[in-house]
Amino acid sequence: MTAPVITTDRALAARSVSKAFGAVRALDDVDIVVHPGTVHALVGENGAGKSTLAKILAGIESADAGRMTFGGAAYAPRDRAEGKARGVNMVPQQLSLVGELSLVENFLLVGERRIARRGAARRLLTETLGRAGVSVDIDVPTASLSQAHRQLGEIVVALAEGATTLILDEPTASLGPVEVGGLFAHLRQLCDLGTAIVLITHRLDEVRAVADEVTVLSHGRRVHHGPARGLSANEVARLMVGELPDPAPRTPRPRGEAVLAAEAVSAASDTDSALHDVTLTLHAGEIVGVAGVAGSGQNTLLDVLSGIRRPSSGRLVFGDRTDPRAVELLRGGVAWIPEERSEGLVATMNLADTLALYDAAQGAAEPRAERGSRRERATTALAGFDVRPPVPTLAAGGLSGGNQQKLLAARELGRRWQGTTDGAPRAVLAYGPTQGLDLRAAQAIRDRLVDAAEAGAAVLVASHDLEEIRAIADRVVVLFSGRLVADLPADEATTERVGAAMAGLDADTEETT
Ligand SMILES: Nc1ncnc2c1ncn2[C@@H]1O[C@H](COP(=O)(O)OP(=O)(O)OP(=O)(O)O)[C@@H](O)[C@H]1O
Repeated sequence: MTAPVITTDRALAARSVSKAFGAVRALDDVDIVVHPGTVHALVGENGAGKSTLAKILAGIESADAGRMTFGGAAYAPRDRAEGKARGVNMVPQQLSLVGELSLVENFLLVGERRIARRGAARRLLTETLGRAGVSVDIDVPTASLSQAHRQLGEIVVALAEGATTLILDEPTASLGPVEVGGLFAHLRQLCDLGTAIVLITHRLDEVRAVADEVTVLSHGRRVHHGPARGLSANEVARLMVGELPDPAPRTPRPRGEAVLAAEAVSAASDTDSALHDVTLTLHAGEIVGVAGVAGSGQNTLLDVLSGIRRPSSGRLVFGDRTDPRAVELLRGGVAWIPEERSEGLVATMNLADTLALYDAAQGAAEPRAERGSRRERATTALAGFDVRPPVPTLAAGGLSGGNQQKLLAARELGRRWQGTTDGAPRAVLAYGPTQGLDLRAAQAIRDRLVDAAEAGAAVLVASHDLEEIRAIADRVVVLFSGRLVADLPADEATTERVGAAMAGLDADTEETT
């Protein structure tokens, strides 16, 4: 890391900022000063107020109280366009690219610089991509790009728009280590050129790897601010979420019967690698981790296993059924946590209705004895998964990103599945189930996944975070370009072996030569 150039002349400062949403006090008298040429990490537990503060800086939300200055002069953007005009741009958690349009077309659509010609837009984007050291296809509809490439594309568009203060709201939540490394290298380059970066993240290693300064929020208040250098991972963790409980102890689980299997499956995808001849059996009581760099076919695999996508050859077997439809899998107790949480949630639907969404699809009437008020049951479920605020009438879109992720987990892992004997899911398919969660919440979800396996579910967890997979998986399989290239018991799934397989190298051959 090069020494940051800290100057105050172009600093973006917010003083005594407060913001409430109804009864929720999202920010309470918060200060932040973002200096050019530095990365300022903004951290804190889910719902602490990070995104709200970021949106106020970018002009997307307005504060109820407080004032902002930019380069010493008053800064009070009335909307996002005014923020952008001052060079302050935010890449939100939920990406805003129009899926039908390419990156070039998206850039033409939002470009505040009024770049009207496709050729000029292409050149600027290509140049920015080159500097970022990433290759993203800028001419295909962005919906056909992987989540990681859409994320990088959105950052590149903001940079090409001329952002000098770039606010990134959890940019790495869905990126793998290689992409994170590339992104950070570019962020440091931008800093050297004087760009100010606000980085919202839950990953402590990132704070230590890339940040110059850290601001910690808790319950809408600033509880710490200072240099990142010298802070230990434990100190940052403690500041963010207090003392962490130990993970639930792992008890050895016998591997049970086959629950769900892809047999010699090939399947196409518009947004991810196609699958080629993939055979994978999920057994009761077992947690299978699926590793792979972004876009290696993990989404296609989850789509096939959840019945959303029909294989072009091969078959899906669920118990005694072959090629079941998605609704049969749902009724049979297959829980599904997709990579992109917006696929599993409806922003305008309230929390109680979100939790009860599957009841109609289950097709079975609720037993009278269990028919409590939907609202009461929702309150209990929300509290059980620590969704904040646990208000059943709130719209899902009003929750912070991490709390939306908890809501999704509450619906999938916390409901009583009516098609199963004891109400527990028979299979759980989860892609990045802890993305966007603070350390405590992430651990709680991992414990829930282990609980599900202990109750007899076949659990599949796909993630770009190898440590996450290694923390809970009994077996690790690796996808590379849509092929299953490794299948290893947990104790043999070393970082070296899994990493080599993720990169398409044959680890066994490497070891013997
Ligand atoms: N549009 C909104 N309507 C109602 N409440 C909101 C809205 N936006 C934010 N909130 C509330 O404000 C609080 C702070 O939310 P914010 O999104 O800023 O948290 P965060 O620190 O970014 O969390 P996360 O890490 O989960 O993304 C939360 O309680 C959230 O529910």
